[in-house]
Amino acid sequence: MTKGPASSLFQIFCRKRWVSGAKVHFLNKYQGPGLFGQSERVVSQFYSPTSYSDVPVRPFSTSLVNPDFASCFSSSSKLLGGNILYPRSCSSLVDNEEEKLKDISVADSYCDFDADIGKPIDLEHENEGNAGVSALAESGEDVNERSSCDSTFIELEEKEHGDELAKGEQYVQVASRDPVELYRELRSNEIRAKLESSDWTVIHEVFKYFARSGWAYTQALAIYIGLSFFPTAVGKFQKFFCGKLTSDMANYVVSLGPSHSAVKFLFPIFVEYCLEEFPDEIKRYRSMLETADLTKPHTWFPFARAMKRKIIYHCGPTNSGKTYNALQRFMEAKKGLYCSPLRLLAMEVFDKVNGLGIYCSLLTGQEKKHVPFSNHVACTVEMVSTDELYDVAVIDEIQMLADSYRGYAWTRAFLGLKADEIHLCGDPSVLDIVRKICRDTGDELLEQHHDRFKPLVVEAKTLLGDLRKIRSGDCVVAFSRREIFEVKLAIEKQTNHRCCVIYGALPPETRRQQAGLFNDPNNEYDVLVASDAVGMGLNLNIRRVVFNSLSKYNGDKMVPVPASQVKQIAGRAGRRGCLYPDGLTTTLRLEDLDYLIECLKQPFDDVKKVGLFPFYEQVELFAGQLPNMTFCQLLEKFGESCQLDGSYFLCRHDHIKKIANMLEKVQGLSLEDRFNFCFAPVNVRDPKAMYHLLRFASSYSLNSPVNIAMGMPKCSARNDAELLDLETRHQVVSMYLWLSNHFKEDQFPYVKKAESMAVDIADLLGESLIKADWKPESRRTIKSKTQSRNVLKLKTEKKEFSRPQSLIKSFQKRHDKSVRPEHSEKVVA
Ligand SMILES: Nc1ncnc2c1ncn2[C@@H]1O[C@H](COP(=O)(O)OP(=O)(O)OP(=O)(O)O)[C@@H](O)[C@H]1O
Repeated sequence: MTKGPASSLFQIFCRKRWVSGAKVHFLNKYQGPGLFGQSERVVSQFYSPTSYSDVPVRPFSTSLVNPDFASCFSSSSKLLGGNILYPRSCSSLVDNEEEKLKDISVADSYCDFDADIGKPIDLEHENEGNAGVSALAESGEDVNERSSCDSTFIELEEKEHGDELAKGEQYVQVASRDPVELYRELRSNEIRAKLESSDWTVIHEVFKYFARSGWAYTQALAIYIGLSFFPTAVGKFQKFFCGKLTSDMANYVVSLGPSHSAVKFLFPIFVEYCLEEFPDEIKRYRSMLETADLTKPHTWFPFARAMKRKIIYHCGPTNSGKTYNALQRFMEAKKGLYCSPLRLLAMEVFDKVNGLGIYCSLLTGQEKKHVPFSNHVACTVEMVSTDELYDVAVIDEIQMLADSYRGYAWTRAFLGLKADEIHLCGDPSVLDIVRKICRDTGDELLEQHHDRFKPLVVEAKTLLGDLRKIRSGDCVVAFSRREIFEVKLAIEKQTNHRCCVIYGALPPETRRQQAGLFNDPNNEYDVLVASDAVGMGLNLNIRRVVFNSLSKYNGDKMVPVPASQVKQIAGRAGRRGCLYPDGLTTTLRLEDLDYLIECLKQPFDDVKKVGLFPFYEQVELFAGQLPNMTFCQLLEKFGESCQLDGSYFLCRHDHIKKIANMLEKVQGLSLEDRFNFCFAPVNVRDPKAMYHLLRFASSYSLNSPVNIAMGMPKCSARNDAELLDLETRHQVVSMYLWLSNHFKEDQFPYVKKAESMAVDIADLLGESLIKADWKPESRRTIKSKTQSRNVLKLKTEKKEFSRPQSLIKSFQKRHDKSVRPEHSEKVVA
């Protein structure tokens, strides 16, 4: 047995005869959220030649008849002589821990009974609490007479009961028989047992229950019956079973009723049936699973495994000198690599290292700056080469291993880098998992723990909602673009400070320009208003981080900002060597203070899993198994089928699927082209940017040169709509540059033009931010405004748009109340 679920069961499959005779022991445990989604599957199984586990061990005792269910059979023809009646819904009668019913239904076509089998009774009607009555009515008895329940009737029932119990001893023997034998008996049975209509109904319900049994479909995976095929397989099995069944088997199944015990009884027979009936489906699913095997990712990099790498984990909070120390080793090395989470940070290191006289090239998705004679490279983590050999590599912000979208890039760099010495810089959240991975890879791990140079101090007084309390060197953090501009506007109106702005949608060049402006003490721009984008990368002269709020929109609703992010952002205050070495942090409003303190006190999360995503080659192999699927469907299927070890999760790829979906209509793209286009840096929520991506892909598919086909704005933005437009334009040229680096260069002949456009737009954005004094608007509002020619409609939309209360107004209100505590307490966090 080489692999988890697949290979061992394949062995079972290949040696079916022997295994069938000897019985199989399945012990599969599928763990994690979303059984068949992106979840990890831990599959353990072993082969036992003597028993099925999890499947009732023979001989059965009658106690295996679900005792909860037994009460429902008080009028069973088998036990008491009446018609069998049971409530339709049995889930509450079942051990829910083990038996998680999933909403899978057998294809109706397979549930139909032959006309002579008997009519299923109206179960809906049964559910109304008249089950007994309706069934009796069906059997032709006078309901009123029956319900009078006289003593003669009871005596008769008891007698029948006694007879039935004697017969029962016979049919319960079925439970102790070898399922293979039972299956053979079914196969060879020519005359199907004659059953009453109500018995057929029970059997029908048993199969319905089987088809919806989480336990059964999990177990079925062990014989490569996949989730999507499972209902069909059960349907066919039901048809086979009902067409061949012997009276003993029928009676036994009826006595069990729709219960977990019935499922466990039927399952081994189902296995035999599947192995014989669906060899092709099983083989196909097995191959598919094998190609979606993401277990043991460390074995994907044999060269790195052959090296004895030394891993140095620089572990500590922000501003503790982790990166500084790692970069010292990087610069000393003959050949070094620095992997950054952001283009911006790669640029900073590139500048810094070259400034110190060490030739260093720059490699990001958008730019390749080769410095002659350089042996050092600063790159973004996605651009890491696992082919090159290095003496020293640095992977910054290693806690991003656990990032739900981009974690796979850190995992790949960590596992695949061919470097003698690898420095990991990050907080302690991934220390344990790094230790575990190093045990798997056989690399030596050294831990260097760093402390903050100066403790971060929380100002307990807060700003009490008064932005006039903003001081030089403050960084106000807001979690939406709109909030950022509102705060900037409010500060500039209420005080003499001027604000720089940093947020994620700005190009790195503009962010650097804004950071430069803020860091320079010789100008009036002494306050920074920023989003969480400030948490990583830039060296800023921040005296105090002030949280404008501590909740943010997560795409669905407002949620508290995670503690790890609060720590990271607050930690930007007071960096060694900057104007303000003592870091302070506080909130705008008093009511947010407790949460801030709570976050700073919290220990770092202990990450249990790191991200993974398949390489193109793996997706290609997988696609070979499913030739008629669209790329988007392939990704979906891969997500469902892939197997992962307990230390890894499959990275979220909803954005990738969105692009894949959009590109579906573009003919002539190879699978590899589609895969690559899907990683293009585009905001999938920006329709303009998405439109340009579609256009680029369409031109590319026609083998014609891809045009930028986008004009340059003449001047800086005069309002928020124009600013948003500049942001989108920059995104489009940045995407063009990225594509030119990832596809055939000659199809992107306008790289130079795109580069100069990118620089110009970044400049215009910088200029625009300097003079920005307008109220921000959302993209949706702007879109609806530009699209609509109808003034009336515009007015209505304006009415519907409700802006959060203006900070200026709320300031005025608060100012009137003028509540001010006397002291300013400081709390050391
Ligand atoms: N030994 C040192 N000598 C001089 N300056 C140092 C030293 N160590 C760190 N610094 C400076 O302190 C600041 C913070 O260091 P560094 O960026 O390495 O911290 P970090 O722990 O990596 O923080 P973050 O995770 O926030 O990037 C930097 O400006 C760095 O240049």
